Amino acid sequence: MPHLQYTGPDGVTQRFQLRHRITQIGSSRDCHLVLQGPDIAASHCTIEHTAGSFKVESSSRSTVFFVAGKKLREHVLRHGDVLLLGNVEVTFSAVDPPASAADPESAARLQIDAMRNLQRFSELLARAESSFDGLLSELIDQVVALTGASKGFLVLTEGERYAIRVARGLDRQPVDDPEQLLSDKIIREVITSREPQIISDALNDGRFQNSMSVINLKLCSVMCAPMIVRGELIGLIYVGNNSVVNLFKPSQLEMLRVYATQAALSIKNAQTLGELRNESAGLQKRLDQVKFGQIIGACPQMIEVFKRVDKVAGTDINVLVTGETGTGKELIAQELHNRSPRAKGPLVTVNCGAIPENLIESELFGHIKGAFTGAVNNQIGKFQAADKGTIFLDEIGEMPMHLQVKLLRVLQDRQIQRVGDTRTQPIDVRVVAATNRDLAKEVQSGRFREDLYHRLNVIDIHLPALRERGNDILLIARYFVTRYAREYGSKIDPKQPFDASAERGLLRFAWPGNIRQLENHIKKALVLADGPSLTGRDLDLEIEVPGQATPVEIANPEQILPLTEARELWQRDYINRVLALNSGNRTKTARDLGVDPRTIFRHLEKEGDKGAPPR
Ligand SMILES: Nc1ncnc2c1ncn2[C@@H]1O[C@H](COP(=O)(O)OP(=O)(O)OP(=O)(O)O)[C@@H](O)[C@H]1O
Repeated sequence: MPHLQYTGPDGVTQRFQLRHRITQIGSSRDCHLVLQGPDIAASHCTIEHTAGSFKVESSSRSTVFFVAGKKLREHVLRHGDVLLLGNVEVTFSAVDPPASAADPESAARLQIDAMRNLQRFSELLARAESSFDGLLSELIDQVVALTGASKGFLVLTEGERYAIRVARGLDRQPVDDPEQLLSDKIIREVITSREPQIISDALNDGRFQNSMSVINLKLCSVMCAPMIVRGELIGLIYVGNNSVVNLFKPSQLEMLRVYATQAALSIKNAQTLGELRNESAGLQKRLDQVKFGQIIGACPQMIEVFKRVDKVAGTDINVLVTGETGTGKELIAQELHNRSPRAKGPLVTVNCGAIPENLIESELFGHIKGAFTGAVNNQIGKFQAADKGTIFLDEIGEMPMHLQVKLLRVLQDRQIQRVGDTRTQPIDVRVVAATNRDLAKEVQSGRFREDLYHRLNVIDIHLPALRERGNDILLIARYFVTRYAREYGSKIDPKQPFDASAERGLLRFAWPGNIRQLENHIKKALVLADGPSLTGRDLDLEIEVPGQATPVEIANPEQILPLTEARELWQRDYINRVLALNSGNRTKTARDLGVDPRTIFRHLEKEGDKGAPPR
């Protein structure tokens, strides 16, 4: 163990082992090493042990020490350095004199020191501030110090090849030209046999005496132990001495083996961590490549959509975004806004289908106090709130006829008139509208004004249904797993989030609720699944052909439910099936079922909460 040696006032030589992370030296009884002398301050200096080095530092400006005649306040100790503190000479030694195996007392001391050193190494390992290379250097320094070797090496292997990661000398410093100091023959022997080796007198050992590396290096004693973790050889620790034969003993080889195991575990953990980091950086990079803002997509249709968004984003042209429910129309509106010169202005969303008909006008254009019962204050509308920005009119197909006229006027004149007001006010907004209806058909059937349709539909961006996006389904599903796994405390392996049944289900399911529905399935599965990968069952995708069985049958054909519950289940299923037949079009579904569109909204909201699939 590294220690200080000095002569006490009684003339007896003393050894003080540097066991602490910080050793305090001075004349005070509170110091770890108490030295007496006229010029020694109560707290004179400290020696700090960090991975790979011992640094001595004055405790205050007025206390100094000398090394090789130089007055110093701080200094990194090397083996053999003599510190002059006051008039006391203290010699730093990185190593103990080699223990004699014949001497049971020194052999026992060696074991105890080895254990202490390993404990110190584990403490260093646990401290996050130590660099990994510093830790490995510390480990080799300890091995060198404990064995009496003159050099120590940590070598990492990869199949037949190997590379020196750490090479240290007795003075706890890196050695120059380490490749010239190792015997290739001995290393190969350990790689092949995977057994630790002691070579007591290499030049006279029949196995190695003809090896050029052994001859050139004039090797005497060498000891080498493989680093094996979970059956895999990842490297070896090699120590050598060129001047003493028969230096290493079996007890030291045993100790080297323990160090090699410890080093192997630390390196493997660090490698695994590094790999995980690289992997998640790789995944992130791959994800970034298929991401357009917040939108994941790599299929040809989506690439076309992204190109189109890029082309029109910089203009003030009105855009109509079409596509089934949950296909990402709102995300497209966000991208159009974020990529436009209006990005610093507001993006205001209005869901025309969710506002009661009698309130839509005031919601859009505002009202003045007293305009109608309940109008107790002047109120600006969404158009004014979106001034200098973008207004996103979602579900534009739900806009009542009489308001379509007003909206057309606003788009033409760029002026709004609040409800109850006689004056108009200018507004500067870009309009993006969206619908999951076929507006051209609505025009034909007289439910949507043709002039407004043309005004809104200067550029059309159509989003394909999820089932038409091929492998994008898996990409988006993986993205949701990464996005929600941590939030939901899920243990799903992000490298392999789905098993084969899940992938099959994801690709075959019709997804009438598109990406929103997929998102809900993933969230639910993350909460309920036990992992490590999500299965088709976890995702509720075992029924591959939607609409073939009722939920009552699916749950359990023999199960008898209370009538209200069975009716509710059947109704839910039926609405979902009609929605699927209508490609998610809520208004058409409401019409077909003879209910108010808001009933369908409420139904879909409930489905979203449950994360259950509309089948
Ligand atoms: N390509 C995509 N990548 C990642 N997430 C997406 C993608 N498309 C949609 N989403 C997510 O799916 C959900 C539904 O998207 P969005 O609200 O934009 O759809 P929508 O077409 O506007 O729906 P609706 O017609 O019901 O208003 C949102 O949570 C959105 O973030």
